[in-house]
Amino acid sequence: MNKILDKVDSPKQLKQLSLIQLNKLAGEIRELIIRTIAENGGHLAPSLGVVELTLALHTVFDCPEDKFIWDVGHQSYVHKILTGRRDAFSTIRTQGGLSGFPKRSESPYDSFGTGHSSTSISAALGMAIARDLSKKNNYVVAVIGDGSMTGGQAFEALNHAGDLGKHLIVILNDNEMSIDKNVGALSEYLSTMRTAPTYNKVKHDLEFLLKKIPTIGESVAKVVERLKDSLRFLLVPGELFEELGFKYVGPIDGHNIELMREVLEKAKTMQGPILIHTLTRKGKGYLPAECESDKFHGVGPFCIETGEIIKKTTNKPTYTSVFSKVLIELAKENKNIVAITAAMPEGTGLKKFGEIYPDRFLDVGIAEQHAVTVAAGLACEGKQPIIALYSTFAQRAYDQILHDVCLQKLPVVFALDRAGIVGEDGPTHHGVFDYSYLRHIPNLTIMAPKDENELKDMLATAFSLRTPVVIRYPRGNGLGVEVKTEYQHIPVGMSEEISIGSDVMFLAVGAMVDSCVEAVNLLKEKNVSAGVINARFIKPLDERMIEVLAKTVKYIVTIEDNMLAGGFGSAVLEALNEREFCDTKVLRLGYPDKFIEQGKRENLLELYKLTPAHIAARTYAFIRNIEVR
Ligand SMILES: Cc1ncc(C[n+]2csc(CCOP(=O)(O)OP(=O)(O)O)c2C)c(N)n1
Ligand SMILES: CC(=O)[C@@H](O)[C@H](O)COP(=O)(O)O
Ligand SMILES: [Mg+2]
Repeated sequence: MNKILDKVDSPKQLKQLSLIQLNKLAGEIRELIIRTIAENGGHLAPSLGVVELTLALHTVFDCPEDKFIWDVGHQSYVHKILTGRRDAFSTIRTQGGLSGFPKRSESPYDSFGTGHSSTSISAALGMAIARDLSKKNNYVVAVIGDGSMTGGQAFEALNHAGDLGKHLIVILNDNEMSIDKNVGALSEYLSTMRTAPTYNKVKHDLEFLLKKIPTIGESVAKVVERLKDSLRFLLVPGELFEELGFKYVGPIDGHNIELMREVLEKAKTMQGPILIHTLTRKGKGYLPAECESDKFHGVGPFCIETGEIIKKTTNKPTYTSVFSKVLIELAKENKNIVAITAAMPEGTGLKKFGEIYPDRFLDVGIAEQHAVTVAAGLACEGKQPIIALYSTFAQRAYDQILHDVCLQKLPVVFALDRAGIVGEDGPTHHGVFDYSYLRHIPNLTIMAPKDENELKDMLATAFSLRTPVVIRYPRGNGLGVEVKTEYQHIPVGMSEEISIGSDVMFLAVGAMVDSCVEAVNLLKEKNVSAGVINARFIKPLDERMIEVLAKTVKYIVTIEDNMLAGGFGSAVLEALNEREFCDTKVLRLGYPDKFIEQGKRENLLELYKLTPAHIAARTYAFIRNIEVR
C-alpha cells in the first residue's frame, strides 16, 4: 500500500496534506521509528510522544527559515524524518550515520545542536535577538520538556526573555516524566495546571449549556463555540510564566494536530514571548513504551512484539550496578552518607538507594550545579554526600566543584559514571574530558578503578578521606572479577604494580589497565619485555613510582580513556619534567584534539588505536623507533 511518508521529502509536502492524511502520516512515522529503534536502539519514548506536535510545527512554520530548537534533542527523530532524512533514518546512532541529536552540520533544518538539556530557550532567544538586529521576520520556536525545564539555565533564559519581550515561542512539552518520574515544585505546579478547575469547569458548563438549548440560533452557537475556544487563552493564567513576562497558552492536547495548529497560528500573531503548554504521552502509540516510558526513554535493541530488550549475553556486572550495591552497603554503617542524583536515579544506580534510604536520597531534577552546592551545604553540616553524575553532565558543575567544594575542602564524593567513550550517543555524551577539567583543581583527589572490585575499594576509601574525591568509571560491564566482601583501603596516591618489564612500562589508568595487561602478552611474542602499573590515582600521582620508573626504564607509555590534552599522560610528563628526568621517552595514548564521533565503544577504540593489539603495535613502533601505520 502506498504510504504518505514515501512522498514526504521535505516539510513543503506536508502543507498539502489534509488533517486525515496528517493523522495517518503520524501512524506511519511511529511505525518507522519503532522499527528502526528496535534495531539500532535510541530514544524511543521521547520521540513517539511528539509526533503530532512535530507535524503541527512543520505545517504551520517554514523551517529552516523559521528556527526550531529541540531541547536535549532526543525527541527530534520525527523532525529528522520530515526534513529530508527519512531514507537515512536507518543509520541513526550508527558510526557515520545520522546523529541521535540535532546537529547543525547534518542538516540546515537543525538550527541548533543539543544533547545536554535546558539550553533551548537561551539559544532561541539568541536567534530572536539576531533576527531583530538583522531586521528579519522569521519565527523562533524552542521545544522543551517538563524535565528539562527543571534545569537552572531554562529559568535564566525565561527570566531574560520575559524581560526583553522579543517574539519567541516556547513549547513546554509536558509528559510528566523526565527519564524517570519528574520531580520538584515546578512539576507539581504543572500538574495543578493540568487539572486546573477553572478552564475545565467553564468549558464543561458551556458544553452543557449548548446541549441544553436545542433551539439556539446558529450564529449564537458559533459565538459560544468561539468563546469556548478563546477560554483556552483566557482562563488558565499560568501565573508563574505570566509573571515572568510570557503569555501562557494552555494546557493543550499535544496529540491533537488540529488544535495544535490553531494555537500555533494564533501564537504567530501574538506579541512578545509566548509559552504554549502542551500535554503529551511519552511513548505514545507503542504500548510497552507508554506503560514503561522510563525503560523506553533510551533503549537498546528490543523485540517489537513483546517489548523485551535484547540482552547482551554476559554475566559480568555493570560498574553502575556494583556502585549501587556497594553504596547501599556502606550507607548501612555510615549514617552520614546522603546520595544525590540530578534526574538520573536509574542511570546512575541510585534508585534502589532511594527506596532503602528515602530520607538520605535527593533527586534534584536536571540541576547538576545545584546538586553540587547542595552537597557542599550538607558537607558543611557534617554529612558525607555522594553525587552520582554522568561524567559529561558534571561538566555543567565545574565552578561548583571548584569554588563550593574544593576551595572549602569539603568532604563530597563525586561518582562519575559513563566516563570515557559512551558509544552511540556520541560527542555530546562521551565522558572524555574529566581528567582534564578536574586535574588542576587543588584539594581534589581523583581515582579510576581498573575493575569493579577496585571500584568498591575506592568508594570505601573516598568516604574515609573526608576531602573532595572523584571516582570515575566507564559505561557498561566490568571485567567480571570477584567483588570481595572485605574492603581494602587504598593509600592516597599509591599505584599498583601489576607486572615489571625491562624494555618498557605501561602507566595505565582505569579501564585501560586491562588492555595494557593484554598488550604486554602481545609484546612478549615480539621479544619485548613490558610491564604495567595501575596508576589508580590521577591526582595525586604516585610520584615515587614515576621516579623509580624513570630510573629503571627508558620508555614509558601512558594510556587513558580521556583526551590527551591536559589528561593523565600530561600529568606524568609534568612530573617527569619537574624532576628533570629528560632522558625518559614517553608515548601518550588517549584521544586526540577533536570531538569523538558516535559509534560502538569497541569500534571507536579500534579507530583511535586503543585496543590491546594497537597498544602493542604502537608501543613496539615507539621503542624500535619505526613509523606505525
Ligand atoms: C545537563 C543534562 N543532564 C542530564 C541529561 C540526561 N537526560 C536526558 S533526557 C532527560 C530527561 C528529559 O526530560 P524531558 O525534558 O521532560 O523530556 P522527555 O524525555 O520527557 O521528553 C535527562 C535527565 C541531559 N541530557 N543533560
Ligand atoms: C539523552 C540523554 O542524555 C540520556 O537519555 C542518555 O542518552 C542516557 O544514556 P545511558 O543510556 O548511558 O543511560
Ligand atoms: Mg518530560
